[in-house]
Amino acid sequence: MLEIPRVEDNGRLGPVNSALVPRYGGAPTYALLPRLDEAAAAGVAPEIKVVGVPFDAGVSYRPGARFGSGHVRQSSRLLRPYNPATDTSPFAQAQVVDAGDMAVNPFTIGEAIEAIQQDAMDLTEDGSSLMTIGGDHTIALPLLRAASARAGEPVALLHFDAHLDTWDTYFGAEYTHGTPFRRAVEEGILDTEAISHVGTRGPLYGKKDLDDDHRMGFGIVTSSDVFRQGVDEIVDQLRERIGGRPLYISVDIDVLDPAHAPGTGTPEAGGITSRELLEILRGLRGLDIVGADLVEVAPAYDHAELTGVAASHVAYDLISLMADRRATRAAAGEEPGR
Ligand SMILES: N=C(N)NCCCC(=O)O
Ligand SMILES: [Zn+2]
Ligand SMILES: [Zn+2]
Repeated sequence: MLEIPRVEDNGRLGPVNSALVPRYGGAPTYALLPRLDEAAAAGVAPEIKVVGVPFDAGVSYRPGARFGSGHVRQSSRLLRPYNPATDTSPFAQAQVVDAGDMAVNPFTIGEAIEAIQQDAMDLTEDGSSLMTIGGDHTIALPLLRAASARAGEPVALLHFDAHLDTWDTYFGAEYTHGTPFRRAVEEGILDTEAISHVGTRGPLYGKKDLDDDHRMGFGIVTSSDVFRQGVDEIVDQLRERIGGRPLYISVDIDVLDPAHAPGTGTPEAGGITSRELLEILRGLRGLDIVGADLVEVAPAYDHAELTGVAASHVAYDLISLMADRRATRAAAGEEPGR
């Protein structure tokens, strides 16, 4: 076995040292971080786990998001340890590891959902936070179940997406990528005082879609709102609504305009830019983020890793937020968890 030199900072095992080893070779873990078993062998305890969910049996249009986690990992090789946008070093503030992919049933959606929920519970047993890489948006439901179980209360939700994903059924099916957030509201796992969609746009089935969504408690910041009001104003509104609640962030990569993220299954014109999305995320610093997912990357429709690179950077800024939050809590002598 070759000895692989890694960046070590603050007692934590970081990415492969790309000043010594070509970053385009070797196994593509997320950001070239150590695998869970490598961290365990080195005797360091994981604090944030990146985990993939290769599942796309819930899609209503183009398939292929089952390959999303692999594509995001491959497109994450160029990420570096220091995040100048927030002046943070996420991999030094928290031990981040790649926990691999969940083994989910591609034929039985119900079984896959149960397995994702159980795996999410198992992976967070030690107090770790999850950064999940999908997979289609169906997977947000079991991830939210696990997040609210761990938080011990319903969680606030920030949902970045072109779509509402609060529809009821497709072909009679209740568990699909267009329905996770309606199910989550029905199950009582969301704090409906603080749930918002950001970046929505595109044609709907009817005005009732919006009425139902509003009745469930969702606030909406559309893609045009981001354009017309600007990032800072939007960030202020979102922070005000969320306050100190435990917050789950779900990012569907199709929130970005297809020019920024063509590699996805249900593209809609008129989306926000990757710069706008990253800036909104950076504005959420200090909020009590209990977990996040990044879904709907479908590499078959990608070009030149545009979508993969955007997705890997979104995950990097989400990890930066979670790592910073954990470090701030630890410094204040509070429980490091979530
Ligand atoms: N979650 C995503 N990406 N798309 C949902 C689209 C549902 C529909 O086809 O109406
Ligand atoms: Zn979605
Ligand atoms: Zn979507």
